[in-house]
Amino acid sequence: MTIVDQAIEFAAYAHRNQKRKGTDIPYVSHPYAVGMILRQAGCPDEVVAAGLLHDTLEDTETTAEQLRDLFGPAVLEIVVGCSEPDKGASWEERKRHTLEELRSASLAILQVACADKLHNIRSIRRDLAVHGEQAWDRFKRGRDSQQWYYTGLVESLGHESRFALLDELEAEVKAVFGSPV
Ligand SMILES: Nc1nc2c(ncn2[C@@H]2O[C@H](COP(=O)(O)OP(=O)(O)O)[C@@H](OP(=O)(O)OP(=O)(O)O)[C@H]2O)c(=O)[nH]1
Repeated sequence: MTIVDQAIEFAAYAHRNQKRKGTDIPYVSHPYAVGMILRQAGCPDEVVAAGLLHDTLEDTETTAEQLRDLFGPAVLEIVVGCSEPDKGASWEERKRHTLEELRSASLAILQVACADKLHNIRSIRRDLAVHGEQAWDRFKRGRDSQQWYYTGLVESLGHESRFALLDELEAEVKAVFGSPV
């Protein structure tokens, strides 16, 4: 079994009781989509596995030790780099922290974070087409704050160099919010 196969099973079990926000869709559809985006972008197995596991530390009972033992330190480092550490902080503080951390992150972390946000913004675009502006209601902050966050993500993810997934994210952000403010 490769680490990608292992990560598929681990993520399915870890997220087994969770749904996507405001829907009945099993949560694991998101990490699976992130893994597929990374695979299609030609990323190596460790990065694809980290994409599949990227929300396990933040959103499930999974520990860092488990990830290190099963998937190795490189995968753990990427997952840690994609996790919000302080659950108690405000939305603004958490997102500002994410934007800051990404400014000095490794390419592997940038790729996983970018695939994550790319799948989320694609979901938002589809939901806006179906439900109109009330698609924002499920989130803790509305359109303006989300625009600030996604615009900041494109900037932070591109801190060092451009990569193909970032161009896709930028195009989606423009499609949802219009040109930069
Ligand atoms: N677009 C979308 N997002 C969903 C859905 N279900 C869950 N999410 C998660 O919701 C988060 C955005 O929701 P908010 O209310 O703004 O913020 P919060 O959960 O982080 O407090 C995203 O986190 P994030 O910080 O942007 O990324 P992540 O690193 O937590 O994945 C995303 O992971 C969904 O159906 N569509």
